[in-house]
Amino acid sequence: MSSLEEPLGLGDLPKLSINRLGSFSQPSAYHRATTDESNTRKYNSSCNGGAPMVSHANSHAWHPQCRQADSSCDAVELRDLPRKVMWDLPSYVKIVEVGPRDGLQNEKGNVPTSVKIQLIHKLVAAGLSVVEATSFVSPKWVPQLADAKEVLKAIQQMPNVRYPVLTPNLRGFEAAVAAGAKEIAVFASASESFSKSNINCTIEESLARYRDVTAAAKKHGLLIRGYVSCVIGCPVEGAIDPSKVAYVAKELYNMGCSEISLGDTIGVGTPGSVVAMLEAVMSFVPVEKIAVHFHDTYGQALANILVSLQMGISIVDSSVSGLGGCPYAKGATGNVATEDVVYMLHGLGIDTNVDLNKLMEAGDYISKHLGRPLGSKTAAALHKLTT
Ligand SMILES: CC(C)(COP(=O)([O-])OP(=O)([O-])OC[C@H]1O[C@@H](n2cnc3c(N)ncnc32)[C@H](O)[C@@H]1OP(=O)([O-])[O-])[C@@H](O)C(=O)NCCC(=O)NCCSC(=O)C[C@@](C)(O)CC(=O)[O-]
Repeated sequence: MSSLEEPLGLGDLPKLSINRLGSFSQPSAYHRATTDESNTRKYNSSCNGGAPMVSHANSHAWHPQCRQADSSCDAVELRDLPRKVMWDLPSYVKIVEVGPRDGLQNEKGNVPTSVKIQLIHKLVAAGLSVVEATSFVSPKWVPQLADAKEVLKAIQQMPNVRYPVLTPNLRGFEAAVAAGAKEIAVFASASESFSKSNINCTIEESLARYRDVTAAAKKHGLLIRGYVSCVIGCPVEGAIDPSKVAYVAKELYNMGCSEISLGDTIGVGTPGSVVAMLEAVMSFVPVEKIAVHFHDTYGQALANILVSLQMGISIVDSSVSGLGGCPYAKGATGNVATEDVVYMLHGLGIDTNVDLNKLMEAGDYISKHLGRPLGSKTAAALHKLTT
């Protein structure tokens, strides 16, 4: 734990409990429970009034009704509580930092290429092993990232660090490869309207385009990340049916994407809607290949991440200092701040390999450059404590 986290003394109880109780294994109990031979959900009706609950060993021992009504339930010791309540959390979460791309793409004022490069270096120095660097999209559509080639060529690519870049078509793919990309990302949408406003084509047209891009990427031996946007809601169509998300995720997975990132582009999800959406996607994509990507418009992002972890997800996208917002999703605010995600994960005893102090330095650097307050609650709170 870093020195700046220590004064608060928070997060220690879950960490101690989890360490004492041992690490958890993948795939998650949620996943096992929902993909057993009969492929049916298991319910425990004896202690929760018949409400659906995924069963696992002693899962209900913490439940107040259960403690009164069911003599088979053990009394709960305080130290066991985090594990009883937040069962089956992963021991390590891979954070995919999207600040230099998703974070900056919506910035109106020109961010100099040198600042983007410095930001990426600082994020890698903080321990992040995946930093999405930029986008090879049309500069007419996203002027802020018109310097994609310069950024990618100039960054010092470290071994064991991934620097994915967005490629909307073969033209973008070729430019990315020429600039030294080793990983690309394709981005489709679960909403027809958003697909048209974001990439000017239908969902099916985009999937056809991405089949060409992914085939070319495989020939070059590149890694491929696949995004599905509007996985909960769309600014035009409203709520999106989880089956539509599952369909697009399945198509991207089948064309060779090694990671499928599910984007709540306008940040309307709650743990309730996220569970339903993830369950639909997990029918087609293995849980270890799924990443979650939450914008924090309604302040739900950390809760949504926590419930995703409980369902077995261990890859989380986030943006330093909560930068971001999509130029084609009006009203959407930034991504969840990486500092806040790291603080929560460390408090749960989950390893990230990220140094929170160095991460906050990166957040401070870009926030100062943009002339705005720190966009992470954790960074703002720890900053107040030390000044
Ligand atoms: C897909 C296109 C290109 C179609 O754009 P278009 O206008 O339909 O296609 P076009 O072929 O007519 O191209 C328009 C112009 O762009 C050029 N062009 C064409 N392709 C490229 C390229 N690769 N690189 C550079 N230039 C390109 C092309 O040459 C032409 O220039 P002109 O001839 O008029 O001078 C356009 O709509 C586009 O670039 N869209 C990207 C928009 C974008 O980046 N949005 C933000 C992504 S965020 C997101 O999707 C959500 C996510 C992933 O973050 C997850 C979440 O938050 O939930």
